[in-house]
Amino acid sequence: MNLPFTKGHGTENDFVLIPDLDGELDLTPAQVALLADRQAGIGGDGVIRIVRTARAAEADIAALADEAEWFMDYRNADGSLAQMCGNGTRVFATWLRREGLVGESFAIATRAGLRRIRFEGDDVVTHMGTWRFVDEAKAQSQGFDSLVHVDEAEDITEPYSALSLDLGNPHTVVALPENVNLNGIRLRRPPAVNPVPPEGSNVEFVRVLGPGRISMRVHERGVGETRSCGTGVCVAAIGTAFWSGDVDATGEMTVEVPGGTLRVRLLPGREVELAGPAVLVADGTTTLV
Ligand SMILES: N[C@@H](CCC[C@H](N)C(=O)O)C(=O)O
Repeated sequence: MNLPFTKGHGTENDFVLIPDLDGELDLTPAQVALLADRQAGIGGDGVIRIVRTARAAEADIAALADEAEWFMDYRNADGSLAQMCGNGTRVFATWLRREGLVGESFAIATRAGLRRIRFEGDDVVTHMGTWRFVDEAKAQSQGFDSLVHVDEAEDITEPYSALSLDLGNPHTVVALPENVNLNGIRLRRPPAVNPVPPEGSNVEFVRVLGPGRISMRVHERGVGETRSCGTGVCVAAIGTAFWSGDVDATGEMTVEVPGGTLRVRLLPGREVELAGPAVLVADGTTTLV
């Protein structure tokens, strides 16, 4: 079967977009993994099926059709489902705009619920929803709630203290100790998180560069190390604000990732916005086996 696709990225977090506007495809995990395979397929950190919300197979998603015409059906490169993808929302929105299917501001449906998107100059801005601590009491009393062990960290054998945050999908944020070089951490294997998150976790490693500026590397659930993660940069900014003593801080933080720079706006009520670029790289046709 011939399958049209578009390849795109947001700060080099790259995706294979599959337009399936009327929801006729039922992609298996193996088909997704092959599309995302960088040697045998097109290659990407994830696969995004673009579907009319009303045609989504899941009843809870289809129920959002009155508020959002389009559903971002996001899959990780290993074929697993994920609730949300921040960088993916910008690439998804950019494809919809190119095709004349949306205006300058609209909502989309995701497995984490509705997300509002708007175009602002060269950037796409996504309202990423409301974040929460996985264990608010422990976070507030200890500052941390888990430990992360990286298999091959330079000079470091001790696990790092970390904080579990939920932004629709699960994250574990590590504030790197001063003596650890962010670029020295090797993330070829998934970091071990303790206690083990029931649905797995994306793991972010954060270094403060100065007021309002941090850098981050990430190991994504279902993928491996990626060059950016939109939900990840948001929780990195939230964790940084929390550790600096102001859990309900508002304002903008710039986050540098290997694939570029993103801006996170911390809003009242534990809401957060993400602003950054999105690029559509190529269109083509592949074969679905
Ligand atoms: N790259 C994404 C996150 C994609 C999903 C993640 N791997 C998960 O399993 O939760 C982003 O930009 O947020």
